[in-house]
Amino acid sequence: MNLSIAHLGPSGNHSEQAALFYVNWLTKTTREQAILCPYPSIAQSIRAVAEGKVQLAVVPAENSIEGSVTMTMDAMWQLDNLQIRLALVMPIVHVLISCATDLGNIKIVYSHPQALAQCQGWLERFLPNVQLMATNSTTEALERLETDLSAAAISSERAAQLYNLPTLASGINDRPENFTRFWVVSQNKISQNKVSQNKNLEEQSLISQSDASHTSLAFSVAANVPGALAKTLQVFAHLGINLSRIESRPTKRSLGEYLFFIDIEANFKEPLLQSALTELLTYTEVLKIFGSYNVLSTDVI
Ligand SMILES: O=C(O)C(=O)Cc1ccccc1
Repeated sequence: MNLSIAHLGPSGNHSEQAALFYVNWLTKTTREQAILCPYPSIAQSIRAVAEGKVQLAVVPAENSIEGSVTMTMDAMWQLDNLQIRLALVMPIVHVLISCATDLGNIKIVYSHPQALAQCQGWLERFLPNVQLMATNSTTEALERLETDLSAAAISSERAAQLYNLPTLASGINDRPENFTRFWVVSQNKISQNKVSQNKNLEEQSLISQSDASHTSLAFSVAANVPGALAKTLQVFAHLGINLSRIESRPTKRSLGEYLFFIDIEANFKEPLLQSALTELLTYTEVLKIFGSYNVLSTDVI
């Protein structure tokens, strides 16, 4: 049976490109076949996995310039039964697509907020007076460009070709070194990854792949306790465990209360990390472990 893989639509965007890389890699390494299922938002792609409508989702998690993709972090926290299977690191090159004859005729530029942010220097320099309009995806506005000659979209060269639209400027991201990390997300087979104080960590070890290099987790700490975050970080520092990312997000319960997302350079099954997580439980309110996984560069696929 074919695997079904959700991603942000419409067709031609970076998430679909990452999903295609994943499918190629999967077919090469396991001969498994897959079909792609576009969804209108990142959150809906992830929810489709949690609800069992598809087996996997490929979603952007973090960009080297703009940081975490908040919609992905929020959905991973809110839904209970998700696991990261693999991370894919993909270079991102933005182009300006428009049917306008020159830049001077453009009045509005559409794109995903991450793409608008990654090109803000270029936009300020070459299109300082245009309106910037956020869309769910870099490809969402492409269909209206043929009829609106004063509109442009920031998307990819692949999208321009797919929609048969002209590229007015290429490589418009402010930094040439622009990478996005995507996560391949599945259901967590043990169906519960929210670790509460009385849950056994042993149970959690089922979600680890034995050769995986990274582990991701998120936790909340009790509100208004001095040093609460410092204590959690000291657990890793004392055991010499390297963290590769830490991000905070509001809990959305009250102003000034945060969740923390952490990536760790270790496998969940390593005894040292098991000790760290056991200790971490004593300092956290809710701890969610998203599993251990490998990181693949799309250059090698
Ligand atoms: O809209 C897209 O193309 C996406 O896949 C989201 C996104 C936007 C910008 C950089 C990376 C991913």
